[in-house]
Amino acid sequence: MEVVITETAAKAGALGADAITELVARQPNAVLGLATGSSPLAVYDELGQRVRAGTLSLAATQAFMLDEYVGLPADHPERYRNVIEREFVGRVDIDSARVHGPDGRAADLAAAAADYEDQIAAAGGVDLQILGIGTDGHIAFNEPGSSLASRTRVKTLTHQTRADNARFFGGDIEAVPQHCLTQGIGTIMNARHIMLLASGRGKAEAVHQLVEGPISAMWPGTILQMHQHVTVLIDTAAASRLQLATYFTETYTAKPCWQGF
Ligand SMILES: N[C@@H]1[C@@H](O)[C@H](O)[C@@H](COP(=O)(O)O)O[C@@H]1O
Repeated sequence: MEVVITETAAKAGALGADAITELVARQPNAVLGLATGSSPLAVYDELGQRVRAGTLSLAATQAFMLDEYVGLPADHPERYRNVIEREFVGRVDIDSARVHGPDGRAADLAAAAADYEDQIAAAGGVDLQILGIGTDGHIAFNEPGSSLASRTRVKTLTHQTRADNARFFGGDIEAVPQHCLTQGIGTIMNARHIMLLASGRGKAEAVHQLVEGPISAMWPGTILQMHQHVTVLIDTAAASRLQLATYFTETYTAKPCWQGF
């Protein structure tokens, strides 16, 4: 696990965009994994700037979303499909049809989950997965207690996650759906490179557990310690509880330029 501590979330976002730019340069048809939430926005913003400047094209890539609320109307602005259309598709040059997500409006959610696993496998798997982390350590919508080997399925959101996400629903926790379809932890672990972003003091405990805690379903993100290629991009506030912060900074400062992402 490589941990990079930056002064600002914007700087972390630029590094995230560098990793994607580097990947797409050697593999224009790369498969990207997209997260929602505020953490990846700096990456999407930076990617948009590069596409507009003509230094990057994502037109040949495909993308798979991590998760989706169950039951939101098709045109609801907080439906993750619509969030990704707005925050990612709307900023870069990828065709909407090349972006896939789990169908949270399907009549048969279990079948939709299995179908989504098949779609990811048929695309050859995810090359680079962008991830955020919840304050309770969830990744995608895999809440504490999730099987560390899980695949895409229906989950029930915790009160904490619904309270955290209420800010996107006019502050009304009751407006936040109780259920979601989410890639499982096993699904996420199949991605070849995982890049997790977090910022702010509110994420400091989750980041501490993620990087330094024991692997446990109580902090689902901790399973990433078992992945061979993880990059954690965090600002100083999110890094404030890391015992190894100084070491991570020294390591990054001394990183050989040939090492890449
Ligand atoms: N399902 C998403 C997660 O994928 C995201 O990582 C988390 C943190 O969001 P934020 O980045 O806004 O803090 O929120 C949601 O619950």
